[in-house]
Amino acid sequence: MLEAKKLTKIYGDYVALNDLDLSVKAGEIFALLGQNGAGKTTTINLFLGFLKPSSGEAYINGISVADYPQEIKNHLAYIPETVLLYPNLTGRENLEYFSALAGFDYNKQQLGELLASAGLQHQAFDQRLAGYSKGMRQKVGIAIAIAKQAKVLLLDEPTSGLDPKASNDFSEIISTLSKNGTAILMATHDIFRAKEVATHIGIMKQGNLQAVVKSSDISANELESLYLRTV
Ligand SMILES: Nc1ncnc2c1ncn2[C@@H]1O[C@H](COP(=O)(O)OP(=O)(O)OP(=O)(O)O)[C@@H](O)[C@H]1O
Repeated sequence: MLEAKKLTKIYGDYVALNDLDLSVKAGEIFALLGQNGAGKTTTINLFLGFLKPSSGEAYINGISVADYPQEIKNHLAYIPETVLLYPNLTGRENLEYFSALAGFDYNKQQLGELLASAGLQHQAFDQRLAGYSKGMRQKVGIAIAIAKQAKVLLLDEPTSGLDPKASNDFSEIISTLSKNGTAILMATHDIFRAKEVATHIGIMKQGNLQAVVKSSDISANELESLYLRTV
């Protein structure tokens, strides 16, 4: 579970995130929408411990990120917009390496099963990452998250630059992870995907979480109007 209590980040006199209260429980997918500079990435970076809050607290599974920056890394997986992996290693080797860093020792067959569960096609498993598309790299990122058995998943712009099929694959995998009890927070500009995949949607403006809706309570058109009225 992810929780923010009055989480605030100020740069000089600029408030990038203002008093954020947010809770994402196991099995929920919370999508953060908002224009450029609204504070979405700041929120994610505060949960990751990449940034120190000016005030307030971020918690991962009840553990304070600021107090236990190393421990929380065992509980979460993070997939940035551009997944950073080793181009000279294969998909399977990258997964083996990053799983080992997290303390998991999988054999060749298990690594293949993890890659398959993330939706990567079999023929790519033993090809070098250098030849992968963005969507394929993202699937290795998702396989790493599954391999780490992370109960919290943070995603920044996960569908940007993906073709519609890759985006749809992404939605399906994320939904499965969520149904298996992962708490997921994603920053996105993709209103359509947010509506499709998220259980809850928050709209941010200038560092403030202005509106939160349950995805099941709103149509895609209503969400778009609410977004345009809010930002
Ligand atoms: N190191 C910094 N110093 C000063 N201001 C910063 C710094 N980092 C971020 N900001 C500002 O904080 C605000 C929030 O940025 P953030 O990256 O969280 O927005 P975002 O909603 O993720 O936007 P985008 O959709 O463009 O990714 C922006 O106005 C940004 O310029």
